[in-house]
Amino acid sequence: MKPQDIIAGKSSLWIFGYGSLVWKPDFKYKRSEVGYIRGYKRRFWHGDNFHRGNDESPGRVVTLIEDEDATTWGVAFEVSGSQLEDSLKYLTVRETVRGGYITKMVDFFPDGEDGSSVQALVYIATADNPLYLGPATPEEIGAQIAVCRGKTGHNLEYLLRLAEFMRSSCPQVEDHHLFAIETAALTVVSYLLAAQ
Ligand SMILES: N[C@@H](CCC(=O)N[C@@H](CS)C(=O)NCC(=O)O)C(=O)O
Repeated sequence: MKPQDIIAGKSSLWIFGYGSLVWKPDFKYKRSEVGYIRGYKRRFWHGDNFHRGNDESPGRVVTLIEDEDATTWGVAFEVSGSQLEDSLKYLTVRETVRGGYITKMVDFFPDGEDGSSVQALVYIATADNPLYLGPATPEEIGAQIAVCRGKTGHNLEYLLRLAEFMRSSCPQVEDHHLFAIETAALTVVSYLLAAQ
């Protein structure tokens, strides 16, 4: 969907973040809510040759994989007025042009509400994306993250800030995939530091 199609006729829009957006939205918004979406699991299966890696050593960042039994927790940001066009213009470059993500609309369930939901825009990298890396073990993913860096910073920062968000804002959620990769990456970092 093109940004102009997304905002057509809308005075406000919710944007759901589940990766770097949860800790670094970098666009102006009216309010934010921690919550979840259903039918997707978060996986470090997308490559990144700009923000957290390069062409020779692509980093690993998250995307969403369809799984009807899964939920993914993150943060939704409501943008309104001029924030609508500004945020989408910014995210088109950050997410789509540089990250290869496409946009979809999903139902977002704010935490603690009565089970009600709102429609939210989400950026997803699909398997047909040239940057898509696909499944790997937590040890393989952790080792890749431990040594990659790109124009925005180290891939390890991307991982640790997401893990920190989940522990502080979603303590009730046990994200085995995320925390296994965090453990693996920190193990590699400790070996590298010990070998110095
Ligand atoms: N679309 C996901 C993932 C977003 C994401 O991590 N995108 C990368 C692009 S490859 C990014 O913005 N990276 C910025 C950074 O690493 O600081 C989200 O909603 O948070």
